[in-house]
Amino acid sequence: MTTYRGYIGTYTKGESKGVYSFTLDSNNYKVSDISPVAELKDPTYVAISDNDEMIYAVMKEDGAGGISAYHINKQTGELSFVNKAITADGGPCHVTINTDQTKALSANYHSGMITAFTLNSNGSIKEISSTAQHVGSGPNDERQEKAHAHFSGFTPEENYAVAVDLGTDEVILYTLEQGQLHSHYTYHAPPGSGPRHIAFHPHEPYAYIMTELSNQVIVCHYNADLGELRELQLISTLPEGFVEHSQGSAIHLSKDGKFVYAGNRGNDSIACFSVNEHSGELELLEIVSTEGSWPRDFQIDPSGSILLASNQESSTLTVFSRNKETGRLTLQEAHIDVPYPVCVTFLTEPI
Ligand SMILES: O=C1O[C@H](COP(=O)(O)O)[C@@H](O)[C@H](O)[C@H]1O
Repeated sequence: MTTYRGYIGTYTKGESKGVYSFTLDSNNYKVSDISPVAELKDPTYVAISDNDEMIYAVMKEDGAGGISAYHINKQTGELSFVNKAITADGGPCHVTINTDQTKALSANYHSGMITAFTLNSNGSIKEISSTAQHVGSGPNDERQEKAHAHFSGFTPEENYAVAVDLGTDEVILYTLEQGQLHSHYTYHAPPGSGPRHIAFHPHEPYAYIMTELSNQVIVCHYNADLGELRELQLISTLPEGFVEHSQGSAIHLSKDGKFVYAGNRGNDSIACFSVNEHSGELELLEIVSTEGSWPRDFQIDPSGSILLASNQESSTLTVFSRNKETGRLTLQEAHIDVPYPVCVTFLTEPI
C-alpha cells in the first residue's frame, strides 16, 4: 500500500475551520483521516515547498490578509505555525513557492495586485519585497470592470514570475531580481476570455492558459530565452452544445506532459485532453462529471494514478483513477465530505 499525505484549502464558512490534512491510499483510491490542522480564515489556496517541509496558505484577517507559513510534520500531518506576512491589499486568492524555497508570490483577485515575498532558509517569511499593481479592464462589464489577478507562479526555468489577470485579459511575465518585480512581457488573451490559471509543459516549450469566462484552454508556445508567449490554439473545455452557465477553473498537466486536465464550474466536470508531442496542441479525449458542485480545483497525486477534485459548493471531494497510458479518468468515489474545499495538494513523498 502506498499512502500519500495531502492538504486541502477551504473557505471558512459553514463548518470549515481552515486547512485540512488527509491521507490517500493510492492503490485502493481511498481518502482517509481528514482533519483540520490549521485554524485560519479562508485559506483557500495553499502551496507546499518542494522539500515537503513547509506549507504556505493565503488567508484573511481583520479586513486584511496575506500568507501564513507552517512547518509540516510529515508523519502526523500536523502543522506548526511559523509566521505570517500581511499584504497591503487584503486576502490573496493564490500563492506559489519557487523550487529552492527562497521566494513566494501571491495574487489578489480583488485588488489586482501581485506580491513578492522573500523566504528565510528555515522556511519562515522574511519580508514582502515588492508589489505590482495590475491596471486595466475588459469587455465583460460584470467581471472585468478592473484588474483581477487570479494566479501567480514561476516559469519552468524560473527566470520569470508569471501572473494571470482575469480582469484585463492578460498574462504578464515579470523579472524578479533582488526581490523586485519588473514587468517584462504581456500576452494579450482574446478580449473577454478572462484568463485564470496557467500551467507549463514539464519538458517542452508549451504553456496552457485556462480561461474562466470563455471556458477555453489557450495553448501557447513559450520562448524561455525571450520570456514570451505565442498563441497556437484555442479549444473549448465544455461539451459541444452546452449552453448553460459555466466558469473555467483550474488546469494541470500529467507529470509526463502527455495529458492536460481542465475544470468546469457549472458544467461541474473535468475536461481531459491529449497533448500532441510535436505541436503542443490539444485534442479532447473526454469530459467527466465530478458528481459534485463547482470543482474549483483538482490535483493528480504523486503516483500519477489518481485525480482528486475539490467541489467547493457541494463540500465534497471526488476521487478518479487515472489511466496513465490513455489519460482517461474513471470515477471511484464521490461525496467525500469536506466543508467548502477549494484546492488540494500533496506532499511529494509517500508516508
Ligand atoms: O474563482 C474565483 O476566485 C475569486 C477569487 O477568490 P477570493 O477567495 O479571493 O474571492 C472569487 O472571488 C470568485 O468568486 C471565484 O469564482
